[in-house]
Amino acid sequence: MQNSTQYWVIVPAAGIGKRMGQKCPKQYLQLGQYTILEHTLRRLLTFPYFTKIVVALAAGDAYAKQLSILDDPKIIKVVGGKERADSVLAGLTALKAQSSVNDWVLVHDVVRPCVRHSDLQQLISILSDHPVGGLLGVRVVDTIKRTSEQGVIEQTIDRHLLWRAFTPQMFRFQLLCDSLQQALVNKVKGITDEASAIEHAGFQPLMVEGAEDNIKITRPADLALAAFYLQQQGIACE
Ligand SMILES: Nc1ccn([C@@H]2O[C@H](COP(=O)(O)OP(=O)(O)OP(=O)(O)O)[C@@H](O)[C@H]2O)c(=O)n1
Ligand SMILES: C[C@](O)(CO)[C@H](O)COP(=O)(O)O
Repeated sequence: MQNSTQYWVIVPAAGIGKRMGQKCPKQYLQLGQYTILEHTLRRLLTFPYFTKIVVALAAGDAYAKQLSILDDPKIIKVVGGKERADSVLAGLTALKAQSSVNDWVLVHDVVRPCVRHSDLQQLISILSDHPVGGLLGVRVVDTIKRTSEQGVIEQTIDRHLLWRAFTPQMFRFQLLCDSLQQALVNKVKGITDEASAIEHAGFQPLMVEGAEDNIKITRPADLALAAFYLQQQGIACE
């Protein structure tokens, strides 16, 4: 790792968790002793290379103030936006004065509490000299079909070059700011992750193979799966 290059983290945590369908946003659901947000931040805070961790919270979030982890001196809280890209941009704006254009920014979903330090290390090592950046992902292992709207199979797609995109997604600071801003100004559809904005701006991020258990808690069934993976990693979740 180059001494002068800093590593910043942005944790978008301003989502409402519509697909989870619970009363509170899913990042505040409990998994054992901690909420999902706390599990994720504990992982990131104990990784030694990060200068600051920016957490983007929804405007008027009443749950956050009950969690003392958000008062950690390494954490900066900002107000997120309407879409994930707005929340990430709010995080980037908060870091602008302290960062350099070629610093690295790792964006990590608050609802991926099982991320391993070995994956963070791998991502950082593989991308260290890369001009653009990249992301963690896993290979698609199922047989993939494309159907019509009516469910009629039209094609079986060759899966050998297909991946599921995970986080962290790690990019050069200024490139990520410019790409996200460009995508928002141009009202580009389908910017569900940082890599899509970078790709849309004409750059080619690198896919870095990560662990399968770095799941995103999206739907109710994912809660039990995340608890299982955390237990497998030695974190009590009863
Ligand atoms: N305006 C938004 C929307 C999403 N996010 C964050 O981006 C990640 C995206 O994961 P996702 O599963 O899409 O979260 P939600 O948007 O909360 O879920 P849903 O789409 O089911 O409402 C989450 O960490 C979420 O909190 C955010 O910071 N700001
Ligand atoms: C970045 C991301 O986690 C990629 O898997 C993203 O949050 C995905 O959002 P989605 O709408 O649930 O695909």
